[in-house]
Amino acid sequence: MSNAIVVGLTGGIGSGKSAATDAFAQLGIDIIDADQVARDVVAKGSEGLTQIAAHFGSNILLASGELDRAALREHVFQHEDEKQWLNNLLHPMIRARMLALIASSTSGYCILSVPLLVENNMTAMCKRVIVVDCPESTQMARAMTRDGSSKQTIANIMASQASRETRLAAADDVLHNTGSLENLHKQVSALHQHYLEIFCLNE
Ligand SMILES: CC(C)(COP(=O)(O)OP(=O)(O)OC[C@H]1O[C@@H](n2cnc3c(N)ncnc32)[C@H](O)[C@@H]1O)[C@@H](O)C(=O)NCCC(=O)NCCS
Ligand SMILES: Nc1ncnc2c1ncn2[C@@H]1O[C@H](COP(=O)(O)OP(=O)(O)OP(=O)(O)O)[C@@H](O)[C@H]1O
Repeated sequence: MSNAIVVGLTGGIGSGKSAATDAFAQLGIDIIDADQVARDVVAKGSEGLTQIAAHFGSNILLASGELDRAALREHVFQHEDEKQWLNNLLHPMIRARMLALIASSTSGYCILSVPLLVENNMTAMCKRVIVVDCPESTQMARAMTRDGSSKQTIANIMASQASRETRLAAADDVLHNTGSLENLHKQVSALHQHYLEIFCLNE
């Protein structure tokens, strides 16, 4: 088991988790990103992708043989039982790979970025929990611009995640992502200094 100090980071879809983790990465902190790990476990040739193709049919694959993520997103967030099936398949795989990545982290502390950190009871493994927060209307606007998904699909994704209130109740630290990206970076730098102090780390 690793001695890494784990700082959990979460936030709803489009809240700015990646923007925040980019800022921590620039400060030399190792980032373990559940969304990235979720892509790795369904890479071409993986056990995860084989099972998905067997369950949903080969129509869920692109001509290249890779997963058609947009098609799967539209499908699972319209069909609750299919989303549950996918979660049951992928979440144990994602969790195992994240634990291995934590064990190999070499920075003073590492950031574990997980959209469903609160929902999946992963806060217990974290020394601190950061919530990236903004109003739901801002999440919706950012997610729609970025993903090109329908408003209904984004609304379904948001409905399948913890409410803003529930997530904030689990926070030790909050990054308020309502201003500019520069402002977010300033908040991250201040939090990083705070962590170096409370975790007794030398830079
Ligand atoms: C359905 C998939 C293929 C859609 O892929 P796509 O590239 O469009 O989205 P991406 O993976 O980048 O996720 C975007 C955001 O959607 C939200 N989201 C994704 N999966 C879920 C889920 N199962 N439940 C709730 N929200 C989710 C998160 O906020 C995430 O940051 C993909 O999200 C997936 O495989 N999801 C199941 C695995 C999972 O739960 N991932 C979340 C991290 S644990
Ligand atoms: N403060 C900000 N000002 C302007 N745009 C921002 C800000 N924060 C994030 N964005 C933009 O909003 C979009 C969503 O941000 P980001 O990808 O960081 O969110 P996320 O929480 O990682 O989302 P997801 O859960 O969907 O993976 C991105 O296109 C990003 O560039």
